[in-house]
Amino acid sequence: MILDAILRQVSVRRDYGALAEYIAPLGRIDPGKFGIAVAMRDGGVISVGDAEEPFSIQSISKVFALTLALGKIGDALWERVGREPSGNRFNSIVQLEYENGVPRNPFINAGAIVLCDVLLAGHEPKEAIGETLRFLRFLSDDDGILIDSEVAAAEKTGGFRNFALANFMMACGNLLHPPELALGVYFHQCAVAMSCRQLALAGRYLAFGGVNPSTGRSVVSPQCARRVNALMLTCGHYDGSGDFAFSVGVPGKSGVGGGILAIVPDVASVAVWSPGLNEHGNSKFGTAALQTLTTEMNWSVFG
Ligand SMILES: NC(=O)CC[C@H](N)C(=O)O
Repeated sequence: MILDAILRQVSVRRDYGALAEYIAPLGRIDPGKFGIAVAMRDGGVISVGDAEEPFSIQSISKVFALTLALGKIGDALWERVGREPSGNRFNSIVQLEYENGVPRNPFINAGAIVLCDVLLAGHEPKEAIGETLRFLRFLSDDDGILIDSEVAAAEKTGGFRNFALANFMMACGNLLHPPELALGVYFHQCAVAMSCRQLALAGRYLAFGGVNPSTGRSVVSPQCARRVNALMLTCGHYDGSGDFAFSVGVPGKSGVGGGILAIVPDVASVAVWSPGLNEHGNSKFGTAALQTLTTEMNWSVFG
């Protein structure tokens, strides 16, 4: 089977890439970990490797935060966040000043901090975090999904760039709550721990037109799912997004924990985890594994 071949391919390699050491607990993960899970329409999940082991989903959480924020304020979101690739690193500060505190897209850190500010409306920070966690548990049909409090604490201690981004956006009037509250939500959502299996299940509504294929129930409108996929394709891998579209050919969202959620429209939701990152902060072996999978299965959205 193709997943076994992928596992064999990566298990002989040692050029893992770099761990995200700026978040201390992520710097201590075994770089040899590798898992991949494919969730199909019928609810079946095929997986190999460390696919049951929870890892820090980090920026993959931005996909779910975007879905929730669109559900709350709809198109008004686009007055506060753009929809263009940034061409910069995920935590870049320079572009934000040129563009008056309006982040390029919802998947860079600044954009996701705005999403958290939206999710805070009418809520205490704890409730906003709880809402995201409940959404993930509902999507995966798994109440075992938790936040890794050590990772959340490390994000806060070392989050100087994120504080800078949030403070600057506050100065521009693009945050409606104190920066530390929006960041509290942001750090906790990045620190959610999920396995490849849980993540692949959670992504199914994006693969199947906004519907959870197991229950037949609508999660979001088909238009919302289509738009989230479009942003994943164009912006989901920061300034490596063009290369991901070129080599893998499906919408995807990476996180510095080494995970990638990839959506094959009408076919499957795929999650892969390998903690070593390439120069753009995206999982090195995760990208290679997805490239093999989409090529062998003929799953590229580009035909
Ligand atoms: N790309 C990522 O996964 C970055 C998320 C990380 N929590 C940060 O704020 O830097």
